[in-house]
Amino acid sequence: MTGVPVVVLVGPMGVGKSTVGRLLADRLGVAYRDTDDDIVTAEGRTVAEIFVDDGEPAFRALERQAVHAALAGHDGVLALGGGAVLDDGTRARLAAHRVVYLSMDVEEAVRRTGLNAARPLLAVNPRRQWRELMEARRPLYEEVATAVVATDGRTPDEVARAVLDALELKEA
Ligand SMILES: Nc1ncnc2c1ncn2[C@@H]1O[C@H](COP(=O)(O)OP(=O)(O)OP(=O)(O)O)[C@@H](O)[C@H]1O
Ligand SMILES: O=C(O)C1=C[C@@H](O)[C@@H](O)[C@H](O)C1
Ligand SMILES: [Mg+2]
Repeated sequence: MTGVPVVVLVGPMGVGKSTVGRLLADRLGVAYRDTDDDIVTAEGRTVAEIFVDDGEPAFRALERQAVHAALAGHDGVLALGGGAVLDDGTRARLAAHRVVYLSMDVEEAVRRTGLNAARPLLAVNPRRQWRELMEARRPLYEEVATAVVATDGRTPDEVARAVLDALELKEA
């Protein structure tokens, strides 16, 4: 499949990119794709296994390639991994796309993700790690965003509706 994504979702782990992304794809009548899934499929390993076996820089290199490929080869809804915006080249590429930053506050983040071994960046002291992570990343998410949609206190359906409204997109 070629073309550009109808919308690219960015935001931290657990903010609802996959949940909302699938709802949006359904409503728009397009396919859903997730760069974390692309990496896991290509590598035959989980994200956590790649972090443990090869380290975060190796994961980021795989992620840069996966994001590049998906931005050029997918015309549905695309969700990026939570840390994809750390890469300068990825942020530059995103300038040409319709990007929605799904946001949430730290308490909501801790509630949604909890202590989850599948999320290697939150393995110890999740609340503190969340605060630090968001202080570092919020400006990067905001830099690439065409629109920011807060997810706190909203159901996934309500978030999907807010994304469509923010982008003035119509359901299929
Ligand atoms: N608006 C919402 N309100 C409450 N819970 C939500 C909402 N959106 C998603 N969730 C829940 O939060 C958890 C994480 O959601 P999801 O997997 O969609 O996030 P994600 O952004 O794709 O995470 P990751 O970056 O790890 O892929 C799931 O249990 C999901 O059901
Ligand atoms: O925020 C992050 O740095 C990450 C988010 C996930 O989507 C995965 O890409 C991985 O767990 C790293
Ligand atoms: Mg996801």
